[in-house]
Amino acid sequence: MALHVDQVTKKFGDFTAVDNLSLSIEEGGMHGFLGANGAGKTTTFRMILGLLDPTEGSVRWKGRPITYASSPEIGYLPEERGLYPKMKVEEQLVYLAQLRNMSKGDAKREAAAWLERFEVPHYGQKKVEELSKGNQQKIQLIASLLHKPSLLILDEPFSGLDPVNVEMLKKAILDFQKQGATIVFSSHRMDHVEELCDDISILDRGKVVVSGSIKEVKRSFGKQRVRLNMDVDLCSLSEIAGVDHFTKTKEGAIFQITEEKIAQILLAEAMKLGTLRHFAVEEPSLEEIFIAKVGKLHA
Ligand SMILES: Nc1ncnc2c1ncn2[C@@H]1O[C@H](COP(=O)(O)OP(=O)(O)OP(=O)(O)O)[C@@H](O)[C@H]1O
Repeated sequence: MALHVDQVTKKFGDFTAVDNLSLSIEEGGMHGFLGANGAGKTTTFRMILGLLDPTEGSVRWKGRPITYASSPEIGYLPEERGLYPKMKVEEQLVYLAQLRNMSKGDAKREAAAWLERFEVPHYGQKKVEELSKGNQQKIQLIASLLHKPSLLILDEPFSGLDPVNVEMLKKAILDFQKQGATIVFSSHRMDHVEELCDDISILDRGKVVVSGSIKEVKRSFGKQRVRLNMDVDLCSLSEIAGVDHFTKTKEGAIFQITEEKIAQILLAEAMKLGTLRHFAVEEPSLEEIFIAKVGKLHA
């Protein structure tokens, strides 16, 4: 594991923002860090980056604590605006990359290539404050990865972006992972997390309540369901052992099942009733899992 967060706690006075949190991320992995507002995601990121000291516990990147000397290896896109509003975009990108040991020439060349890729080549000479929120977010992403860090931490990277720009940034982040970077990002958009991540953690009030690969998390949550679209009454199928719940839909019905093999039994029985138009075994979405885990704990 490349990133090790080991039993980290952060207290602000009497308030525990992060509570005995452990997390391990493989080199080259993409980890989704999820949680309700105030769950402790940004506080955890700030501890990983060495911007906040943990009250207890430790963080290690490739076996060593992250310090100022690690900064060429690390990229961070903060949730709050992290750029100088009055500074010109190119000047700022080059300045930040030089702080992380990149040469001026390389930084200029890379910045121009990224601005071109994000379809804003003419923004280099504009001040950051002149850009829309979404375009500022593109610049923040460029600032976080221009110096080619091996660990990239992105706090809500897609906030304020329209769907076309979300796709553009997603692709850039995936390409950056393919080049070998280890990436951790937070998002409130479960569909983005599902699409991009290998592993996830769900944080609730400072504690990890779910973690693992998306596949494992879905399997262990259970609650697979079968969707059948047929023009006959499917009510009788709800009597099959292993069917937990039955809901009629406009096109047929959805059956909550206790284990995967029940799907095959349902299929066989359904085919005896008439013509089948659609059959699918559906896994729970991350959104459902998030609401069930975090919502239930808040109830
Ligand atoms: N410097 C601080 N002093 C006191 N409390 C703080 C401080 N920083 C964060 N907190 C509190 O710690 C908790 C966790 O905050 P944090 O910003 O880490 O949450 P988050 O999961 O990133 O939330 P969001 O999704 O809303 O960005 C919140 O209750 C917040 O008010």
